[in-house]
Amino acid sequence: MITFENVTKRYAGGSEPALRDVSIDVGRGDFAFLIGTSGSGKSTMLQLMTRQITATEGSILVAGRDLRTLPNRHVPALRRDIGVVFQDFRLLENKTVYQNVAFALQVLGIKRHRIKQMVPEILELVGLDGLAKRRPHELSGGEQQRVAIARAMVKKPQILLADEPTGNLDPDTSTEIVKVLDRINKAGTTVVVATHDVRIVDLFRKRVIELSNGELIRDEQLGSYIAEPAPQATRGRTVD
Ligand SMILES: Nc1ncnc2c1ncn2[C@@H]1O[C@H](COP(=O)(O)OP(=O)(O)OP(=O)(O)O)[C@@H](O)[C@H]1O
Repeated sequence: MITFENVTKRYAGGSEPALRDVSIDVGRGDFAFLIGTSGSGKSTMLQLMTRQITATEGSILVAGRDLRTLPNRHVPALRRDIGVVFQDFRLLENKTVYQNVAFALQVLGIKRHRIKQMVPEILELVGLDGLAKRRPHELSGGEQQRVAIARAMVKKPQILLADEPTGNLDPDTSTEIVKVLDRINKAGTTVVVATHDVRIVDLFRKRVIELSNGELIRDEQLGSYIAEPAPQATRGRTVD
């Protein structure tokens, strides 16, 4: 679903590349945590996936499209296949929960009667039924993040990208939000979560893709935040 082949990204004016020769393959239905210290290249990877920026070298395939050759006029269709969630929720403050989610469908040109069917379904999926008439300032942080997830998912994208989705939330609320992402993943959506949150990575034990200074240093199934040391050869013992 998402393939990077020997991808290098150099920003104009940057002396070192933000990403260096990175190759990964995230399959349909995968759930991956993308980790690494600040500045290691996580946001750069997410922005490459949505074609907000382009690679300097290497190839990127997302949902069957080669982003190197994708014409600009096809970028909106690519982005319809990708939902994105951020740390700071980015909700429309003067709109209700319902309107925030409905707006994402209006801009896609979906008819009002379809929107009326789709919005309650998605609000139920993320556990927000009953709060449709509230505005963002009348919600907790966790509820606001659920609205952001609903807005990202209402167009039924194949991929959901989350950039530090629990960064503003307390531990219990963070767990609840990752449970929502996990549920969405189990229903078939490919999920990539860039995070510094050690606790959720260790709690959910998913695939861990780790960057350091723009280089891929680990890609491990059922990983923890800190790489476990490789088993050591037992010294001083002979094998019969
Ligand atoms: N628009 C830009 N122009 C120049 N350099 C940039 C730009 N965006 C990011 N960088 C640099 O690229 C490197 C990777 O940054 P990136 O934002 O991808 O890291 P990150 O892992 O997401 O960090 P954080 O966890 O702090 O969000 C950093 O050295 C950063 O300074």
